[in-house]
Amino acid sequence: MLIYADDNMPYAREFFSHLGEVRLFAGRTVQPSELQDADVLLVRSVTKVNQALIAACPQLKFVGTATIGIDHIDREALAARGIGFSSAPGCNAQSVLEYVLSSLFWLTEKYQWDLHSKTVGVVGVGNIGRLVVKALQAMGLNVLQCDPLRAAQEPYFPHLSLQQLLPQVDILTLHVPLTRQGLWPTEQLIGPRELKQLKPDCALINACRGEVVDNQALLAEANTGSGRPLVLDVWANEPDILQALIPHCDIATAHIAGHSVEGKARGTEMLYQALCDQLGHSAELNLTQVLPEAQFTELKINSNFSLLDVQNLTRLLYDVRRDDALFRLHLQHKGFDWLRKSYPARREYSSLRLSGTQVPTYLKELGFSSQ
Ligand SMILES: NC(=O)C1=CN([C@@H]2O[C@H](COP(=O)(O)OP(=O)(O)OC[C@H]3O[C@@H](n4cnc5c(N)ncnc54)[C@H](O)[C@@H]3O)[C@@H](O)[C@H]2O)C=CC1
Ligand SMILES: O=C(O)C(=O)[C@H](O)COP(=O)(O)O
Repeated sequence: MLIYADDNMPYAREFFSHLGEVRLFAGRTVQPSELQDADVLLVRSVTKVNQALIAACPQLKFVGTATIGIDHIDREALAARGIGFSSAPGCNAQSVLEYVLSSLFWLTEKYQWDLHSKTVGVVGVGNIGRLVVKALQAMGLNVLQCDPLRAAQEPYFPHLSLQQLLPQVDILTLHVPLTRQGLWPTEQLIGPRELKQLKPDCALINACRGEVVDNQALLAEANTGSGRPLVLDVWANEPDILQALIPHCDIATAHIAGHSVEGKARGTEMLYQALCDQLGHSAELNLTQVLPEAQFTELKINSNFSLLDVQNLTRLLYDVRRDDALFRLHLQHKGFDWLRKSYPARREYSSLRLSGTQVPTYLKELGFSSQ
């Protein structure tokens, strides 16, 4: 069996070699003709699995994407050929939460906010949005939620329409999939009209998909001197992004919010399990067997630890300013995809075990583990 895997998929050989021959390919630039003898195709978000690619691979039996987003996959075309499919729901949700928290803590410091007096709007309350809501509420912030699909199914879900939510929030964070059809499409969900509905100083965080925000409208607003705090991990038309936006961003990164070591490895593991299920094999390897030891694993929390110390604690694991600095330094010469490919290791909060008799519950809600 020939298994083709994106060369940005960690541990692909470790997981899949006992099922077949693993060959690696460059996800962004691969041509369908390079994959024509594939039985299994394992991609990330940069490979468009469309009709042309599927038609070029007559033996294809399984396609997996080690990502949460599936907007790059033509699932109807796969189903029409009876090709098995799996994505990796939730694999890097914690990683995105940590990106959002680090960004919030930095904005708080930069603008000297009283974070706990802020109202945060979370749009899209699925695997990631739920973690964000839980973490912010645990820290005592006021959180408003918008998710019309959940509202339609869950009578007690505290949904506000986008129009109700936008004028009320001080920080808006987006966690929707990129969709172009259906009752609630998200392409250009935030455009000129929505930007006007927001408070002028409302911060905007986009770590879902670039096309969810009208990038030209953001630039037009920024060029008026609006000064709206901006955190952009994702951009319209990656990797050829609207570079004029970068100087207006407080944090600008190369679509790496989900790139924790655990988040990427979990994606590979989820595809491995899905392929084993399809083949009727039992899995021989799991995540804990492949993850390297973290550089530090234990920390004692004392009784005088307070909410004010959370920012310092989280910075031990991840400070988004590192990725912002790399982006501004290297984007021009090395490019968007180089930044993603050479992403430095970052471990999730759960890699640090907190000890002490009084570890506050909110730290567990953020994803830290305790003894
Ligand atoms: N920057 C990065 O590195 C990463 C980005 N992502 C992006 O984040 C997206 C969300 O991830 P998850 O939370 O895991 O997905 P999910 O599918 O668990 O949740 C998405 C939620 O958005 C809601 N939704 C859909 N349309 C909406 C609309 N018009 N308005 C409001 N809510 C709407 C859905 O009902 C669902 O609850 C992914 O689809 C992916 O595109 C995911 C991982 C990493
Ligand atoms: O899971 C997703 O969806 C993402 O956006 C990933 O975190 C980033 O995807 P890749 O481009 O690294 O596949």
